[in-house]
Amino acid sequence: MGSSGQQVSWKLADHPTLPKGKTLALIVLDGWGEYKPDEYNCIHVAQTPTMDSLKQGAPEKWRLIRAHGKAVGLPTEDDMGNSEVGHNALGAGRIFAQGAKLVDIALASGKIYEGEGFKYISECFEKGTLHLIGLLSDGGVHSRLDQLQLLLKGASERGAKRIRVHILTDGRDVLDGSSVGFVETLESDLAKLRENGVDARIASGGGRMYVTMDRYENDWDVVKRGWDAQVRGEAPHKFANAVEAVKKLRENANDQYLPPFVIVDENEKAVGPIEDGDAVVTFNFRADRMVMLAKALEHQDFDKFDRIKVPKIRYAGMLQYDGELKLPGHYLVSPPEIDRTSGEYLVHNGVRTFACSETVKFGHVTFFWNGNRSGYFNPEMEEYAEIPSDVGITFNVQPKMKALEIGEKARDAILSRKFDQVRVNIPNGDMVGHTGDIQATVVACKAADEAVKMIIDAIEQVGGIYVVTADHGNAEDMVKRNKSGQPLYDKSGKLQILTSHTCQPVPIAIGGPGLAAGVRFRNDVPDGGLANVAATVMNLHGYVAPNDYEPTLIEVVNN
Ligand SMILES: O=C(O)[C@H](O)COP(=O)(O)O
Ligand SMILES: [Mn+2]
Ligand SMILES: [Mn+2]
Repeated sequence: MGSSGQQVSWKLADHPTLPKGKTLALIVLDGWGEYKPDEYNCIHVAQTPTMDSLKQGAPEKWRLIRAHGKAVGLPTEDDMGNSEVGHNALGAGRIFAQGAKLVDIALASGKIYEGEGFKYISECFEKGTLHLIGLLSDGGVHSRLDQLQLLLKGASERGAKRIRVHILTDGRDVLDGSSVGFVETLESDLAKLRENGVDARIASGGGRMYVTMDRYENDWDVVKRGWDAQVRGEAPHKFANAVEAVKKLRENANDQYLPPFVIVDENEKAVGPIEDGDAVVTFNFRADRMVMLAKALEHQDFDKFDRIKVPKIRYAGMLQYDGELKLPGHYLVSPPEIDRTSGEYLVHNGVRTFACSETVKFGHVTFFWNGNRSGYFNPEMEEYAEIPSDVGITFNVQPKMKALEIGEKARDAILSRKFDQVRVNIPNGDMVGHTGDIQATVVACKAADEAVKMIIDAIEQVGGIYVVTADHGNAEDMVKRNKSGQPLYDKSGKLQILTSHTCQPVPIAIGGPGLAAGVRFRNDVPDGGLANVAATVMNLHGYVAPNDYEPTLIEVVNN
């Protein structure tokens, strides 16, 4: 059954000319866009002979595709791409309005307040506190400040009398240092609520990469640090107000890594621990970095760390983060209904699939790829391999990450001939790009290129096909620029480093000895984007994509 309840016909039509049975490697370079070659383009600076040689195949075997804005279901063309929407589009072959947009619509129409989730939490407003936990920035990847502002206003107008906000500072989807301004804005909003008789305050905080927002269970200590501050009111740093906290803690850490802090009253008592009878909303719309906290808040038998205090609360996510686990059970906005993904079709059509990355990106090629669904479609047809990521370091310290291990795993999977599709995510350009360390990102890009070579070499050996692409830009541009592309400097003359993703297009390359003669990129889909890749891949497995998939990027011409 599809999510609409209709019977799905899983059988794909045979492609009129392309054969089945070729081993296909599907390589996603995370954070690898195309941009002008200058010293801040780490992909250009790095030695990337493999990716360079693929580019020689343009326009028939190499082209650019769109990976940001409306092409991936984001609200505007100013929205940079990200892994969730990128892998959703790659895997699902269609463009779905994504969380950011769905929340915008629900807030604008007021429907968010009529749904089951809001009703559920609002039962606590009379006697309890409403806690809002999430990423405080306008990055638009995991959350957006303007949505938090609307929610604060809407909840207080609908009876929330006591509100506590638990902030996570960003500096990863936005410039480092911007956290101070976001906290000031939030403080002035909360002051206005207080003028209107609502007891509204920031209660705790910390940097997103050190507090709460871990993903794929890489490091539970991150979530524990947040739990202690948010739920127990315990943290190594105590401040009277959050602006002061962030300014002070920034002396020794950047926005992404601020240590946890709690706001205390005159008696040094935390102003907003979570108590029995309270309501909690995690206001991030994006799933990956909220799932762990959602489990800690919702699972009775949770055993990943000692929660010490487990208050009886009503909890709702901004969205439901995992459709398969139904986590969390209550949510304010229904997530995009990403159904009938290419992975599910291919498994139904006998395509044996291997997917692999290291922990920090493992869910990207599995969970995001499969439409935010955890687990296998059919464990007899699929194998997902996770290589443990390094824990407790920033990846500029180990810029090679596990690229070669991923390459080796993929190579072995290809050479085993047990799989028809071997799919990987190579994280380096993105994870090291987010640190803002240009030299390390150059090393990262080289390592990613070497991993691609290992996989392509294995494909050569088995007579297979490769598709190499990326989910969005990052490493190709490491500085903030003005409209004409010149790097920007701050007031003190310091170059403004861009730790975030970009709006640049990404490459896609096809090749390998198994690629049938005459296959090339069409030139009549100039606006092609990530969502066009699924139909392309189905063709290369010998099938025609379902009618409602975005069109294939390839054609077969008679030589
Ligand atoms: O979560 C993150 O690390 C960043 O906000 C976005 O990066 P990703 O979309 O590449 O995961
Ligand atoms: Mn990504
Ligand atoms: Mn990223």
